[in-house]
Amino acid sequence: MTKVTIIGATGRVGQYAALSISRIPYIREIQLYGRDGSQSLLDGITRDLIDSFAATGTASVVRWSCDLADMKGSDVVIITAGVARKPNQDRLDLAHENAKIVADLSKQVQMFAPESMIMMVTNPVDIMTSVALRYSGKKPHQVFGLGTHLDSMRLKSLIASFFQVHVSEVHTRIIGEHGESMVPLWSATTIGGIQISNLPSFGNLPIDDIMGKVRSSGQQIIASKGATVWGPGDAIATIIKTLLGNENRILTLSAYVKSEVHNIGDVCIGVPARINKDGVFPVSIRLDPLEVHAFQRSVERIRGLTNQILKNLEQSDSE
Ligand SMILES: NC(=O)c1ccc[n+]([C@@H]2O[C@H](COP(=O)([O-])OP(=O)(O)OC[C@H]3O[C@@H](n4cnc5c(N)ncnc54)[C@H](O)[C@@H]3O)[C@@H](O)[C@H]2O)c1
Ligand SMILES: O=C(O)C[C@H](O)C(=O)O
Repeated sequence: MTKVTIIGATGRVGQYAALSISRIPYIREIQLYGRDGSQSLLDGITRDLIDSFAATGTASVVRWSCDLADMKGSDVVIITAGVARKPNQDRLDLAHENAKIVADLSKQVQMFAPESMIMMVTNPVDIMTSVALRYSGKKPHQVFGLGTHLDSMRLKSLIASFFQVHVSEVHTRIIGEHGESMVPLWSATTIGGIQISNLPSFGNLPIDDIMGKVRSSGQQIIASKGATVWGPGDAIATIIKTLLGNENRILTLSAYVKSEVHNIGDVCIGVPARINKDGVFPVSIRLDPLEVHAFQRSVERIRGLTNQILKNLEQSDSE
């Protein structure tokens, strides 16, 4: 029996993630959690999902609850709860408010679902992954965040469009912060298995323009439609499928990195990680010197901000 709980299920990303996850054949139970007062909305979301299951022949069972104890027995608890940014806000502006929400929820996940893994979606996702790791007391491979997986997918799509190839022909990754200091790995980018810099048209690729689009993608979508929903929702489902299907794929997630990337780390940040039923395990990699430098800057920025947020939480815990 494979059970996934979504905390934040009445939100935009939580709702769509539930639908997308329900399409994974071996997911048997989806538990939707919403705060007290959201009973009617949760009931409506559940009924709508059941209609969708009937239309598609999906076998999953979906339940809702306002009692966190009902996450008991979950294999993974996905946290999408918290505030989302408004146009012209940075994801980091949400850190203080969301850290309190995530710290409290993470303690409860450990209380009610001690065996489960935690997948963090709430922004700023790298910092929230560290908060969840600290406050749940789980092991590093059991707590991970959506990280730069979505950014990597955005880059993949733009490269595929430039070279006019199917997205499946493009392999690429972005590591580091899910935010301004993200680092594209051109050294790890291939098209049809060929290193991108070995393609004659690589010289024409408008790298700055493309990376500008990737960095501002979330902001642009929020400004025009209020929230990013389908991109993150399907990215969440890909990761859940990889994890619970024991696929051993290597995706770029926010995970606690110790020293796997050029001895840089001691923080949760986007890195390539092997994903299987036991959890998420960063892989040891070697990068180009410029990429190492950029990753180091990104790690230092996120480590500094993470430590500040953890210190603030400790202070409010002791008050
Ligand atoms: N990492 C990513 O790539 C990514 C992508 C999209 C959204 N996000 C983040 O996910 C979060 C949710 O985004 P959204 O658009 O669904 O927002 P939303 O406002 O639509 O939903 C927020 C959800 O959080 C719940 N919530 C708020 N405060 C809570 C609390 N104190 N306790 C429990 N639940 C609480 C709400 O009830 C609601 O269900 C935001 O932080 C957003 O930035 C991250
Ligand atoms: O940009 C946001 O605030 C939402 C999310 O992190 C995204 O990149 O889509």
